[in-house]
Amino acid sequence: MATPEFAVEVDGLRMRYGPHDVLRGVDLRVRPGEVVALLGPNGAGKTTTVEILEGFRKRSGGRVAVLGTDPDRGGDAWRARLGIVLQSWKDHPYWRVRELLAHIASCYPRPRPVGELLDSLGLAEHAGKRVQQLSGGQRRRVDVALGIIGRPELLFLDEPSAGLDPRTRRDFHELVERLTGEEGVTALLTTHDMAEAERLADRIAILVGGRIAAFGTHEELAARVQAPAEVRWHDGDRVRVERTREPEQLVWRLHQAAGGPVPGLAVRRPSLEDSYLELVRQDRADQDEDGSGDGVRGDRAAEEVAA
Ligand SMILES: Nc1ncnc2c1ncn2[C@@H]1O[C@H](COP(=O)(O)OP(=O)(O)OP(=O)(O)O)[C@@H](O)[C@H]1O
Repeated sequence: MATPEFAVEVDGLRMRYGPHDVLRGVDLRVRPGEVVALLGPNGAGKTTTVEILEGFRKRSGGRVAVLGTDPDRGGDAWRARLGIVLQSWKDHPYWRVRELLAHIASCYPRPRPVGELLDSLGLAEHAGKRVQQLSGGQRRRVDVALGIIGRPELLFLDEPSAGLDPRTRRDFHELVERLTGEEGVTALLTTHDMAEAERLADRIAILVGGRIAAFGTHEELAARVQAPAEVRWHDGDRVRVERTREPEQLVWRLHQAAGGPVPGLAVRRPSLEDSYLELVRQDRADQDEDGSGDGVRGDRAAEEVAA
């Protein structure tokens, strides 16, 4: 079987719940080995999109191929190539962790060894506990273990680190980096955590108004919205702050005026959060201009930021 050019290929995806249009023509392409973060406000349709890609939800329209297969027609062999970390694992509360992992492992042709998984996710000391006895963060690690146990080629992570403490979150990020870096796993993650998206994702897609409003690297998104940088310096006893789209020019002028090093100089480039908030704001402004106020965004096409 030929390897498809894209691990995920979505064209004009539409989803309607009753009278409510949630997805209005989503276009998205994820290359093999790439990590893409899908960001968007609450209710934007991120989980809906991911569930359609996983084959759990039937779409209203559009074309979708995941590992070269339409999820509506994906069989067991196709499903075994996917890893899914859902928002929360609520099944099997009475199972003990090791038994649950061993049971799920038996469903896959080439599972990871359970002991190795328990160790790498810091679950070894909890292996004999029932799932219902675990804390929220420990249960989240079980969710992750279940998602990667079958050595997936493509991993879906829906708000993977929600509820994890900082240490566990860092361990989890390192695990995802190992999977995607060393094992070449492709990943699509939804998150509200900008630092997580910035750290893990090669490219970031912003879903708003039922479409992908922007898709690119963090730097490309920043360039697209032209969010200003913040320059701070000390002027005698005072701290001066200026926001500018041309920080190099300002710094050059400050150096010339000071005739040497500028005391307390700091330049803060726009963060992913700045870019994200600006893109969401622009989209809302477009909607207001359309006068629709219901998320319809005229005929502006989803736009991929040029590299
Ligand atoms: N089964 C359903 N029936 C009707 N409406 C639904 C259903 N599932 C989701 N929706 C609606 O579709 C919209 C998108 O929901 P979805 O959960 O996909 O958003 P999300 O971007 O994942 O949100 P969040 O960031 O809050 O998790 C919401 O308005 C939600 O109420």
